[in-house]
Amino acid sequence: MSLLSVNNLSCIKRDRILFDELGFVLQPGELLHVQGPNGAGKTSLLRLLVGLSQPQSGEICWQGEDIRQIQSQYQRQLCYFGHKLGVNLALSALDNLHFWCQMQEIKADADLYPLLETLGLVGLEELPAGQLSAGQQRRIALARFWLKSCPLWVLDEPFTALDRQAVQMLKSRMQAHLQGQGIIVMTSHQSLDFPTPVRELHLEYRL
Ligand SMILES: Nc1ncnc2c1ncn2[C@@H]1O[C@H](COP(=O)(O)OP(=O)(O)OP(=O)(O)O)[C@@H](O)[C@H]1O
Repeated sequence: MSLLSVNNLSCIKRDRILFDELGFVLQPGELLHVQGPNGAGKTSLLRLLVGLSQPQSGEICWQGEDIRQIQSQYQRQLCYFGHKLGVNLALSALDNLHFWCQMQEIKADADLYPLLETLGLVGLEELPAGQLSAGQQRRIALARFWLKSCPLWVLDEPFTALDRQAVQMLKSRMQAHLQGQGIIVMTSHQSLDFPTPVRELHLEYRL
């Protein structure tokens, strides 16, 4: 059985049909790269996939079950990185990670410093996130892909504002996830040079 299947999905925003009759199936170990021009509906699709909004028609199924029927169970299976980072700018990196783990009911390691080191945030961990750079704030949000063990990763433009080293670090992490039979749905305006095959979904800008 496929892990994630999308059937006959349609999305309308302000009377404009972004897409309709959209369908695809993802198996363990697959990466789907959603592409298209600005405004085509990529973010809208990702938000549907993680249950943050509802389609006009169609269904999204996880292991054969409609995600609307298994909401909390489904949320435990996925990790989402969207345009809104979900980082509290008044809190430090460390407090943000602890708070996020609590919210997700994840038992974080008492010592988060190895992760902070991986993310290049050592020395900055006590500063309010609002005093960090855009790329550093995004690194805090990306920590969730090290903290939460779950099969489905959904990432919206994850490489934006990251330096080359951070892009490489994230790509390695994603590659390991795929090798571990995880699945990834992501948008990126850049081409992805992954060693494993990447599936592509092109959304057109429809008038
Ligand atoms: N909450 C909303 N209310 C009304 N219209 C919206 C809303 N969210 C998105 N839209 C519209 O839906 C269209 C698709 O937006 P979306 O963010 O999905 O595009 P995108 O393909 O991700 O674009 P980009 O490459 O710029 O990130 C846009 O025209 C946008 O104006």
